[in-house]
Amino acid sequence: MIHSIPNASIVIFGATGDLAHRKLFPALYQLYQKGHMKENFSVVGVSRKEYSHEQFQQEVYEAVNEHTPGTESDKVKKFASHFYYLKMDVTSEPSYHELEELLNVLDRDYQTNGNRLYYLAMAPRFFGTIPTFLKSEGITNTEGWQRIVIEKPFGHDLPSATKLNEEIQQSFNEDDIYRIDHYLGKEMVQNIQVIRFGNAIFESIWNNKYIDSVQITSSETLGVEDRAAYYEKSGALLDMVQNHMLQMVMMVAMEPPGELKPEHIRDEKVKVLRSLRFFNEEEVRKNVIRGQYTDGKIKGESVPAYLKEENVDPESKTETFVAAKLFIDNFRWTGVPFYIRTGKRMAVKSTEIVIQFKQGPMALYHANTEKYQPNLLRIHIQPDEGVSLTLNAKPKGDTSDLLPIDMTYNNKSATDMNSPEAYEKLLHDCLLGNSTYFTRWDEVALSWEFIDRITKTWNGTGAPITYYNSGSMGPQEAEQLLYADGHSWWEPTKVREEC
Ligand SMILES: NC(=O)C1=CN([C@@H]2O[C@H](COP(=O)(O)OP(=O)(O)OC[C@H]3O[C@@H](n4cnc5c(N)ncnc54)[C@H](OP(=O)(O)O)[C@@H]3O)[C@@H](O)[C@H]2O)C=CC1
Ligand SMILES: O=C1O[C@H](COP(=O)(O)O)[C@@H](O)[C@H](O)[C@H]1O
Repeated sequence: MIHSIPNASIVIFGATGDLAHRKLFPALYQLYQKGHMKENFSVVGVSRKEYSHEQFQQEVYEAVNEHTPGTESDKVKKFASHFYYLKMDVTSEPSYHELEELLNVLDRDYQTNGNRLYYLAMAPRFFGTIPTFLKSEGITNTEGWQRIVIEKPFGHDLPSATKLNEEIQQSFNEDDIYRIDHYLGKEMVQNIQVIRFGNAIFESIWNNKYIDSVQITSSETLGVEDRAAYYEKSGALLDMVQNHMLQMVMMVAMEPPGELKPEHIRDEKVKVLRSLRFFNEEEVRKNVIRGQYTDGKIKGESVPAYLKEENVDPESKTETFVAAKLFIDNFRWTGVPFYIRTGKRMAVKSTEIVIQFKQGPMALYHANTEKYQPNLLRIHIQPDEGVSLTLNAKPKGDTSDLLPIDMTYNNKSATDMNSPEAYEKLLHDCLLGNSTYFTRWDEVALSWEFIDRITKTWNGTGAPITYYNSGSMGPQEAEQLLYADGHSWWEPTKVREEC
């Protein structure tokens, strides 16, 4: 349900950066132009560059026009007039006094009742510093609500995440900490719950009696781009698996919540992580594959190997691909493998969840044909948004053969990849105080506990890194992981269309 956002001041730390320009300004604009944000809001952009308020407003105007289709110039100008700029180094205590002065004026002018949202669109090394100063310098001391949005990555392992969390919790209550995972803002990720719990036909068969296996693929065609400094240390495991991939696993595997309230839903999600099998070294070697892209072709264009990318160590062992077989050891899921894979420079940009159902008890129709397909429920997260169900039918005419058919619901055809839509939804929720689709601390802690075991094995006695050609769907070893179980990866729908 859409509600109007209360009057508030929003502070964006890192306002001259990429995230602010490509995602946050356009997302806020969408909320404004749809009427969810009225005129009583101000946005303060913070970073070290020299700007006047007017120059910053011009930047906001340009960013919104560049990243939002079909804008109206007057509307964008009016929107941008709510923006103010403060040149400040977030590590310098005195500059917080200037921030406070500016916010006090804006609180009065926009009648915000002291409601403040702080968005940390900054490098993670500042995630602890900013909340500490916000509190020590009295900025959070207003009559209104105070919320903080923390970008990813939230730490790089359990100890660092715990330390960071303790630091932030000195200044903000858990209820006011919004750890963002933009996959949770995606339309079809949120739709998983509705498809499952709003349809008796699915919920009654959503278990190990009827489901054979689950596959979750999130593939990208882009390489590391200009983010090698960050990516070399993170790799696909920390960049995608610890957060986005595990979030999708939780959404598919969770039990129905008692009520559609944030804590009910988050409680159920965290229970999935408690049942997730945490691997020992041998299990990591057996069930987790890491890969790195070599050169190849993406849509006909030659692209370099990861080791040849700018700022990448030519001997780097950083993985750009991960495939894994996960197990959820509870009543519902025992015996059902969850296969996940994600990587850069793959054949197609696509995120898809495939639920593969078991065969019926007797092969009445499919004993003598190769055309039989297991029933598949595909949840298309992106670029297409929708659901399709593969069934077997009889082809027209006098034949006893089978014809796999797809029943498809297409919510929206591909528009802009990586669109600000997810950020729009999540900013909206956060401004309303709804934390359902934000990550709670216990989720973060458990996900790190799981991931740390993999990192430890990879860094220790090791598991070999495998290689795949750019433009492929990953290394052979990832195929083997499934062949061994008599399975194979289902091609993402987009691959079928593009090949
Ligand atoms: N970009 C993206 O698509 C995504 C980004 N993220 C996360 O969002 C965060 C921001 O990423 P991104 O926008 O790409 O980063 P950028 O490097 O583009 O921007 C960083 C911002 O921080 C400012 N900054 C740096 N040091 C200071 C300082 N000491 N005091 C004040 N401001 C400072 C920079 O401005 P200046 O140099 O002028 O001070 C700039 O505005 C990161 O945590 C990233 O992991 C997450 C998902 C996607
Ligand atoms: O968080 C991240 O996500 C993007 C992929 O997001 P998507 O919405 O385009 O699927 C990924 O490219 C990036 O490396 C990672 O940091």
